[in-house]
Amino acid sequence: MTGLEVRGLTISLGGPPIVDRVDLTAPRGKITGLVGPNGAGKSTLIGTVVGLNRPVEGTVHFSGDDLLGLDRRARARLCAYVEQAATTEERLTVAEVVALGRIPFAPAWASGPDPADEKSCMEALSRLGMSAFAGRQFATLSGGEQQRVHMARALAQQPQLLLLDEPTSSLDIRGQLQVFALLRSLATEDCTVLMALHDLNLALTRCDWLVVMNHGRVVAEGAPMEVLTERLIADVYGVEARRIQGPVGPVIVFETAL
Ligand SMILES: Nc1ncnc2c1ncn2[C@@H]1O[C@H](COP(=O)(O)OP(=O)(O)OP(=O)(O)O)[C@@H](O)[C@H]1O
Repeated sequence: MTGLEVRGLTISLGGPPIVDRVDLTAPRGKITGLVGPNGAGKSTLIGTVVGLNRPVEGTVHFSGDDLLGLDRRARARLCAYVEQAATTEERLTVAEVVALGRIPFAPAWASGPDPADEKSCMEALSRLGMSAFAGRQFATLSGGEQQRVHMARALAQQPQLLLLDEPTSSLDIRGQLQVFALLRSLATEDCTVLMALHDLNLALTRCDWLVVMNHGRVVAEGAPMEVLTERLIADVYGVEARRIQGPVGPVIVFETAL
């Protein structure tokens, strides 16, 4: 079983390294959470995996393919990315935004929309509960609705690897649980999921594997219950926390900033 394998990745955006000699694994068909304080390097790392930045050194492989060596189109056929905030689609309808996810699959000679593409887009909107919004201008949607449309565009890509940068940050609690249920069903369909997230309780209870970053380095990696200890939360976040057994599972209760 392989998945995403990052080895010795160092990223600098003009100054000292922002991501420094990072090794991490996101196992295939699992949900991996990438956690760490603000500025730890999570978005920079994800952006590099999807080809937005060139690393100074290191390798990124997905199921044997050298992701950094693929051209954009080939990479987009394997891998979809849901950004933290994207504002480029403001003049498009929701359906047009989702259809952007099919561009990597369009043959150069295509003269019109392919019915199979339209089906993928409609299914993706439906999985996000956004079918009724298809004709709306993207810019008129609420933050949470826009976040769902971005996820629908990524799903329309039918990715084998899905990278998400805080995809639930604008969603209400029901929306958060629905997105995690959707990610779980994608993982069951053999999609490999890597997501940056701040909610440590969701990380503890909904992810299969966690990678913790701090100051550009990976400081822990493993099963959530083994990684997210009270000690690690104190060391990495500077927060005193208690991990308790709640009625339906473990819960982290945050007490005070140290
Ligand atoms: N283009 C850039 N030029 C210089 N520094 C940058 C650039 N982009 C990001 N940084 C810096 O790199 C560090 C890591 O940023 P990054 O956005 O990857 O962190 P993050 O872990 O995703 O944080 P957050 O949880 O706040 O989203 C930060 O200190 C940030 O200020």
